[in-house]
Amino acid sequence: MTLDIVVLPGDGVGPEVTDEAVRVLDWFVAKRGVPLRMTRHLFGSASWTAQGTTMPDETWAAIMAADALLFGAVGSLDQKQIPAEERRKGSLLRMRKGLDVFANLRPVRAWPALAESSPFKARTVAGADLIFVRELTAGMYFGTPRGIETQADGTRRGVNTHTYTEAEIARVARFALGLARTRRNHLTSVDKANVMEAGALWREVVTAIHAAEFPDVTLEHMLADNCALQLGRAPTRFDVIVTDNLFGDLLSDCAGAINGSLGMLPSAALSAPDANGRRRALYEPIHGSAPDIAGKGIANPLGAILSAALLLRWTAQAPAEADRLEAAVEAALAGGARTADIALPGEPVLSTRAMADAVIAALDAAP
Ligand SMILES: NC(=O)c1ccc[n+]([C@@H]2O[C@H](COP(=O)([O-])OP(=O)(O)OC[C@H]3O[C@@H](n4cnc5c(N)ncnc54)[C@H](O)[C@@H]3O)[C@@H](O)[C@H]2O)c1
Ligand SMILES: CC(C)[C@H](C(=O)O)[C@@H](O)C(=O)O
Ligand SMILES: [Mg+2]
Repeated sequence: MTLDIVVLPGDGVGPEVTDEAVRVLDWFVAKRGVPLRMTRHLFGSASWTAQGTTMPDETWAAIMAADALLFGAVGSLDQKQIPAEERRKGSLLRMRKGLDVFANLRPVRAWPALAESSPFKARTVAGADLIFVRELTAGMYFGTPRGIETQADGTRRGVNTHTYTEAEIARVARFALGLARTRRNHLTSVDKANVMEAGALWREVVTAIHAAEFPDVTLEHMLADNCALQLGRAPTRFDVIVTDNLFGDLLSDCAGAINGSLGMLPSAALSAPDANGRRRALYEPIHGSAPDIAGKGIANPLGAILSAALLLRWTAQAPAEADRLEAAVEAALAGGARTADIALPGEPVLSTRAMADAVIAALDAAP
């Protein structure tokens, strides 16, 4: 069965890095027979300019029907000119919620070839291999009430609500505990149980599910502020980290420093499996539209390419092909391929396209 992959390049560096991820996936279709059909669709600022809507009906229908989305980035400097209602219609949050992709995997590896690109000492990051399971469809991003309201004295108040139900915590906890079993059997659950009610409930529910269903996994609890510190101080102590939507956003960017650039980090957002065992999925690099470097052809495409590896693993269910792609990225880096964000002073720098060429050359060269 051919898998339908909806490609949403988006804004800024989104199209630049997504083009390269698609080129790499085309290699797997042509050379390894992976059954993917990729179609590009317009949304966001580009579609606002072209069609006066951030989410054409045709794009939304394709998103809801797809086997997976391959997403670039959102965020353009002129977004404020788009009415709020239209911005919401074409937003990434609407897609995440609409697809119910609650489990957001954000793997972080210290690539040996990049040890010197890290702002941390090589001996601190060597061997780091961790994965976030960020809850993606609830919490502070979606809680109500929300909005900006005018108070009795005429001044305004911004409101967001941090809320989690037991069911929302339980499903992401089960996912993370199950994932830990396939790795080094260690889960760190991160919250602010000391100050937030939703955090206290988070800790209670994770503890109960662990005790009842996954007692073989080692579970530790950690406060979110301490986790931010430990990611820089001792990243090798982590295996799987489960946390809420807002902390997961912040802490995964903290972990981006392990390799020295956000451009290296991929992600997969997954729903619960349906009756046929298939999960809806949204793959994207964790970085944004990077307006400071957009349009120059210098963005690092490896976060997008490694997101394609996650697509091979989770949607195409081709783990050997995913391993092959990750090994090709490792070989390209070991061979000295560097975009500007990960190059040391004096090292030759590749364009976005040339970095993807180096990965494809490594794929061609592998046995
Ligand atoms: N998932 C997403 O689409 C997503 C994620 C984060 C931010 N955003 C949006 O992107 C816009 C810019 O936000 P920001 O600047 O805070 O975050 P950003 O992730 O776009 O950039 C942060 C820093 O990382 C660098 N960087 C990011 N991607 C890179 C790559 N592939 N190669 C090399 N360097 C890279 C940028 O140059 C910048 O210095 C905002 O509108 C924000 O809302 C979107
Ligand atoms: C663009 C933004 C909504 C998004 C988030 O905050 O979830 C981004 O920062 C991310 O990490 O995917
Ligand atoms: Mg983020």
